[in-house]
Amino acid sequence: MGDKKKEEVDFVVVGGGTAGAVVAARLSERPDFNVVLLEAGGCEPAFAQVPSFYISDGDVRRLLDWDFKLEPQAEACLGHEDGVCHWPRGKVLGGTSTINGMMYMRGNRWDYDRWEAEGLAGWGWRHVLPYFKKSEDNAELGQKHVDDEYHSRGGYLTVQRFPDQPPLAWDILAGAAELGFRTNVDLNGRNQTGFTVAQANVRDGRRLSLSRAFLHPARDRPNLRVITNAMVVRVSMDGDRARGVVFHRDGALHKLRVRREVVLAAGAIQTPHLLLLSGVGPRRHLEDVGVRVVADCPGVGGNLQNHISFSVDFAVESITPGSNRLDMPAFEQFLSNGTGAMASTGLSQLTGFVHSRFSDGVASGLPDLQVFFEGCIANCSITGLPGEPSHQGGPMPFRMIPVVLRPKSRGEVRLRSRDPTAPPKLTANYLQDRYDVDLLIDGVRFVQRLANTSALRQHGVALVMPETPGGCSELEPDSDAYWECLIRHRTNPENHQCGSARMGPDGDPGAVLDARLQVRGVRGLRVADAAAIPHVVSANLNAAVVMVAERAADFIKQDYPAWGLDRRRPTGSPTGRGRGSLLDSLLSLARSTGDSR
Ligand SMILES: Cc1cc2nc3c(=O)[nH]c(=O)nc-3n(C[C@H](O)[C@H](O)[C@H](O)COP(=O)(O)OP(=O)(O)OC[C@H]3O[C@@H](n4cnc5c(N)ncnc54)[C@H](O)[C@@H]3O)c2cc1C
Repeated sequence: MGDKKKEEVDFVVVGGGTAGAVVAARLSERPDFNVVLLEAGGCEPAFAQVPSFYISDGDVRRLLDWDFKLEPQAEACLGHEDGVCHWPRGKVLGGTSTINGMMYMRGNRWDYDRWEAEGLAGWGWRHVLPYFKKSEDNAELGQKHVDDEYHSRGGYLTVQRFPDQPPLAWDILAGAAELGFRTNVDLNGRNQTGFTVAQANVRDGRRLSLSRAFLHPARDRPNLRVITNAMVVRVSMDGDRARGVVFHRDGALHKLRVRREVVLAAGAIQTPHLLLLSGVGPRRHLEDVGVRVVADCPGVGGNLQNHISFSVDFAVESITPGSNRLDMPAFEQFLSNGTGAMASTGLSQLTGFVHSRFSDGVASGLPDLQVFFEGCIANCSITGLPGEPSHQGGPMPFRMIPVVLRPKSRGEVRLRSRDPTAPPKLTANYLQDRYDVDLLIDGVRFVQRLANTSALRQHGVALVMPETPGGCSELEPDSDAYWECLIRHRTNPENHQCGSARMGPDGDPGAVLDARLQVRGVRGLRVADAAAIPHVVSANLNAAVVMVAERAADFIKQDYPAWGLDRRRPTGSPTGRGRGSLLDSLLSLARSTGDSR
């Protein structure tokens, strides 16, 4: 960071995760842009590329994990240590895409059409589909499980199936077919209902984090600098204009000024956290913690959403524990050609979308439950389950996990204090809405039906009744009340947090961003990550975040066209004014030459 002049750049992107990698790479495609990406974590270690290690939720993943803790709550997470649920988030280049399950899912067209119907012009399914396609390099076009109309080749992000599936995955699909579901189909295509081995962000059998996908090809560009271990502590403001960032690195504070914009891509927890620390948020809250108010923006940190799920334990008699064990042959196979059990997430690559009795029915095309699976994964566990259960013999355990796709509970991100190193105060309010509980109970009933199909019964698949914590043991086993009690004790937050600095139309008091992702009431500040998403989509979130980031980069490129003229204009605009159309550029030229005709 040499002399003062050198410290000024066009754009600073805060956070090198899913969104930040995309935005920095796309902006630096423009040689006239000078871009710095600041990431709090370090570089991506080689082991993160091994697909079967992803769920080693113990020590391996924690090295790269912010590991946020939620506030205890009265109605959920009751059986967790101290009543506290955890949210893993990647603290590494690639962010959460470096520790996630890699599943490539986009959600339902209805999700995006709802955004548009609520006033977000330009965010309907027909508008966002080209952006999903833009980033995609689908290696399996033309195959049965890929509907070509919805996919494309040539983007930075390889999308394909893992090269290895445990046999039980195909048995589960056979069970789903017995229940009348379409199987082995594209659930990102025309129809979302059904079960399939999902495509994933994987290349040559290795995880393709967004950093590897987008930043690696851009690393030799002279106009892009990526600085790791750089923890941004606030956006520096000059009145209502974002002027740069202050970050912590190597034991010292540094300042970086921007000529154009600061782009926040620190994720659904830390983007609102940074906004609050920078004085953008609900006035009352900021005053309570002693932060000077720059913009009274009531929506910052609110509307925090996440999927909620519950793991139901099963065991399969015909598979012996240890059959998916990480052994030398598996290791050699992975190293030599990127195949085998290590190039796979076991049953986690399987998913399905179903309609509960609360949904509008199959004809609606809008499933309300997703089903995840867990087990048969080659890592250091004998059983292939995370956390290495003590189980050493007998039938092999695995899990089926119903997920509420559009939960009603909303949480929030708040400051504990104005100390930027203090973790934010996170409230999830899980299971406060009856709908979320009822849907999960219905999901438990669904997976019981799935386990009871002849395709699975023939392998000796059976429900394992869990140990009953708290007062659950007094309830009649397998009754709805019994499952509700377990759901409240063994609450399983998913990992799709979003909405905490959401977009919204003019006049919407909770809207933090306009439809071009600019922070309302502040100039030169945009959000490009999961925080911007107004409603959690009906599937895993990563692909939707990539799409949002692609759009953010395009908005910025449009706002600063490469005419060489706009450098003279004041940068950024709170409501999309000065959008950088050809007309704007010509007017700007006319003004600068004194010709106002
Ligand atoms: C265990 C797990 C499994 C998942 N599985 C899937 C899956 O299979 N499929 C799917 O679609 N989605 C999955 N997800 C969700 C998906 O990965 C996330 O929704 C997505 O990565 C979020 O992207 P983001 O850019 O918003 O945030 P992130 O990717 O989390 O990026 C934020 C980045 O900002 C950095 N940062 C934060 N604060 C600062 C600061 N102050 N200064 C500098 N840098 C900062 C962070 O270190 C991080 O690198 C999973 C998530 C988890 C945790």
